[in-house]
Amino acid sequence: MHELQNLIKRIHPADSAAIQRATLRQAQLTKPAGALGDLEALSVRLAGVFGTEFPAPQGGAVLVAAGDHGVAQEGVSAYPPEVTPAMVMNFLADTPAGPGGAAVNALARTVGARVYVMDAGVNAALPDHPRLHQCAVRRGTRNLRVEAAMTPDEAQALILAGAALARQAIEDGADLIVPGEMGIGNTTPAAVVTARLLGLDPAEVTGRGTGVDDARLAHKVAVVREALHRSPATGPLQVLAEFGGYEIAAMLGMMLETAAQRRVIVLDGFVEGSAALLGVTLAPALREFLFPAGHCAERGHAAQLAHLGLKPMFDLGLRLGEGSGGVLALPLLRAAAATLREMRTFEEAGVPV
Ligand SMILES: O=C(O)c1ccc[n+]([C@@H]2O[C@H](COP(=O)([O-])O)[C@@H](O)[C@H]2O)c1
Ligand SMILES: Cc1cc2nc[nH]c2cc1C
Repeated sequence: MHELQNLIKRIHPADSAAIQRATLRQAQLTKPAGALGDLEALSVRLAGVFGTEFPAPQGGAVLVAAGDHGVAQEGVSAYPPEVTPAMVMNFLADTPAGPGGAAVNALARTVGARVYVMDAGVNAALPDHPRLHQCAVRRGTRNLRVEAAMTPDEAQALILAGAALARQAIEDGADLIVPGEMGIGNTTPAAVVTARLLGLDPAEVTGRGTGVDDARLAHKVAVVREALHRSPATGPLQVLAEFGGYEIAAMLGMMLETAAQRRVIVLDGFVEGSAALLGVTLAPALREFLFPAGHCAERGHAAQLAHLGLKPMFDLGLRLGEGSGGVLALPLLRAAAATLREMRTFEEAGVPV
């Protein structure tokens, strides 16, 4: 617990003086006031993260944690759990285009982002692979409908594993970190965590995930409701252990370490959002390091962002996970930062106002 408490203690608010200077600078740049829309507020938030009104984010990295879920046996997904380990091998496969044949690999190649892959606890033992980070402590969580998904020790081990992977990505040169995930059934734990932390009814935060039909959706809502009735847990670490998943714990650790190192957390979809809610409950200042990528089609995502008070950058109807939406946001973040760094002020350019 000591290591985790120390990690949380390293998270401090963004640099308010840099935010102030960036706000002033944005107002002096050669454009009609407000004409860069949301890029302006994004650039100012980036200034706060990096502590300078000339933020220069360089490397993007997507850290995909994969885990399986005991609750999948309740029939809450449109796909079988065997997909999870198979997709991990897909993230690692050699293809003519380069490493990885999944959506996140293809998208990451287009923006020059490196993909890191973690086995956070999938159902099958995976072969050693130079690009696979083997961090599993158990092959899949327990069924959260009837018992705690994880022990507190397991949850903590995965949080610290996620933090270690973020540390490695940052050491490798990344300052825009995209936590991502893969795990058949994981929109169920994400819904339970979100319902408990936001005090919302299961029906408000439970969506179709991989695409369940109406009957399965009604059953999924009932499973979420049963889990919430089973345990009164409200503290973030208890909520994580009772209702979460190994990849959610790992993403929480990635977020804590990234915020502690004052880098950007690019927030992808609903499952990532559940980790972010745990993160801001543990360390409220983490919010200032969160940059939601796209509006996600999964029900409950909007409630997460409303609670965080953050606006996503685009709406492409994505509902994939893997950190795929987060990867697409990287060029927008770099563009926002470039306005502060590279645009001239009215005075510098001699443009009369
Ligand atoms: O994060 C999201 O917004 C998201 C929304 C829908 C589906 N997913 C992905 O789909 C899987 C979970 O869906 P399900 O139906 O199995 O709970 C898991 O592998 C996630 O990466 C992810
Ligand atoms: C094929 C497949 C790929 C995924 N990537 C993230 N979640 C997924 C779910 C499925 C079913």
